[in-house]
Amino acid sequence: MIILSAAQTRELDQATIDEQHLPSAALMERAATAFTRWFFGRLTQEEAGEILVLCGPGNNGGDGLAIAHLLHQGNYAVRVGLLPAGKYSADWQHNRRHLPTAVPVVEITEGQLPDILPGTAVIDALFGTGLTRPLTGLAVTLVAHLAQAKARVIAVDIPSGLFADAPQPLGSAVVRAQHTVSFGLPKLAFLLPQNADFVGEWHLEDIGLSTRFIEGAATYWHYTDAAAVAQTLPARPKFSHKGTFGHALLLAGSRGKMGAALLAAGACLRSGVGLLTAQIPSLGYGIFQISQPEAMCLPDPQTDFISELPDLKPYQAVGIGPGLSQNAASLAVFQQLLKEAVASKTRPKGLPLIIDADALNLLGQHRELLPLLPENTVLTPHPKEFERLTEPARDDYHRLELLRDFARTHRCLVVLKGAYTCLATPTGDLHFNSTGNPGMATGGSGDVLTGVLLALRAHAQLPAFEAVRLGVYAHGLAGDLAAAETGQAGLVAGDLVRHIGPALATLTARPAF
Ligand SMILES: NC(=O)C1=CN([C@@H]2O[C@H](COP(=O)(O)OP(=O)(O)OC[C@H]3O[C@@H](n4cnc5c(N)ncnc54)[C@H](OP(=O)(O)O)[C@@H]3O)[C@@H](O)[C@H]2O)[C@@H](O)CC1
Ligand SMILES: Nc1ncnc2c1ncn2[C@@H]1O[C@H](COP(=O)(O)OP(=O)(O)O)[C@@H](O)[C@H]1O
Ligand SMILES: [K+]
Repeated sequence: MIILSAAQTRELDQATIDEQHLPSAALMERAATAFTRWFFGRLTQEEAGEILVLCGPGNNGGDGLAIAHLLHQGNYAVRVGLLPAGKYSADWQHNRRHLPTAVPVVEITEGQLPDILPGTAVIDALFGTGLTRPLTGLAVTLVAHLAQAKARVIAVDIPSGLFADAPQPLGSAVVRAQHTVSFGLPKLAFLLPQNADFVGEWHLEDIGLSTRFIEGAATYWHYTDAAAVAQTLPARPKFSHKGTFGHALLLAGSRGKMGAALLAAGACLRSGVGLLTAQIPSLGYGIFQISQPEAMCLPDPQTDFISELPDLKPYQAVGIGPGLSQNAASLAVFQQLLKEAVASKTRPKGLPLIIDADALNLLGQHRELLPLLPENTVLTPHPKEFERLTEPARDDYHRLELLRDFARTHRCLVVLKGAYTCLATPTGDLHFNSTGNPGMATGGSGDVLTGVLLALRAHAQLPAFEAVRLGVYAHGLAGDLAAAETGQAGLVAGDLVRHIGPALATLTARPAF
């Protein structure tokens, strides 16, 4: 799926109307029907009580009027509050004329704000994607009134006051919704932590928008849904052997952080790698061999940290970082790795690398190493690690700009981890992941991701971008499968390792027949 700007969303609506020869109010009717279908599925008449629909002057308000009409037809008790304006959109006027007179309508003024008892279901149809500037005047008073009323708020398309694709000035009035029911495509604003309190839980409803426009639209924002990664992992051929799926090298662990190495190794093995070798500090030798008997192990001469880089010839991909520590010897190993991973006659694309955790921190302290990264190197920072590689971001939108610039400048794949993990590519595309849950906010989840990505980068048939997008999606899906079993609070990173196999199985290609 793609994500469009607010301007492109307007063009998409118009393209749909033109292409499908729709009377303009028909698309609004579809939107209102889709919203109401969601609402009916969520709340019965009794549960909803008397619903208040707040309508602005544009097409979002037009949606609100059509929704009020449909709720009334569905025998829900409904009243409408209108935000007065100098002009109203044509479809707003159409729906205003057709609203049954049995639905009470009040025009809101500063002196006459609607009564909202705690728990009232309020449908926010004040402003949608057509918002061109922060709210002012009566709209601000109304948003504040709604906030202190402790209502149950459901936003139509987007919470009013929130820009779909850009930050609003600090302190701007924005409706805080518990649910947002949006049409067609996700909005960028939904995916950023700074907007979580406004958007609540969001839901997407299909309203038959022009697929031709969507397919041709120029955007660098993408949303990785199941369709994007379906059948991406090649099926294992009948006569395959362990050499077919690559030999991966993992450099991980230090005193007190051997768990990170074990989790990454377990995840790599469960993600289909042919062979795995791990270089670990020698204090971890026994525990590693016992808990990961399927992996080979190179104990480092040092007990507490890694100080030597093995010969890289046998390996198709190298992962470095989980639990590594940041001492001088480990830095030397990392520097050596980067020097040896560059493109050569035998490896024209360079050695695929996955850089995580302390290896990222070392890179942040030694930015002079950045030009050494082979093309398509995978970096997996969380926001703090990303800041150490770049600079503090002003807000989530600025962080995306920094991310995009970084991936383009260093021609690498950057996985900025979070609730909607964002994969930035050397071409400047941003792919937001759709799987995963807050149960994964637990130590070691990121180490598991490194192991998954290591296995998929060692896979000869998976191009770099496809491997990383698949790995990120599968990692989140493993989290969702695990949480269904353990609950979110009960989830630990080891559960992700147990579920990565089943997650990848759902994403494996089926032979054509
Ligand atoms: N197009 C379609 O067919 C479909 C559209 N759909 C629905 O329409 C929504 C988009 O509708 P929209 O484009 O009319 O914009 P909307 O968000 O209602 O507000 C714009 C109005 O507000 C005004 N205004 C703006 N900023 C303001 C401010 N700060 N303070 C005060 N006023 C402000 C602006 O006036 P102006 O900027 O010209 O002064 C204009 O009058 C979309 O989210 C979806 O819900 C669906 O039904 C599917 C079919
Ligand atoms: N709220 C959340 N929703 C979805 N995924 C999450 C959430 N919180 C964390 N994750 C995922 O869990 C992983 C955490 O990684 P990281 O912060 O590196 O953890 P650690 O260093 O403990 O291994 C990332 O892949 C991230 O996307
Ligand atoms: K709205």
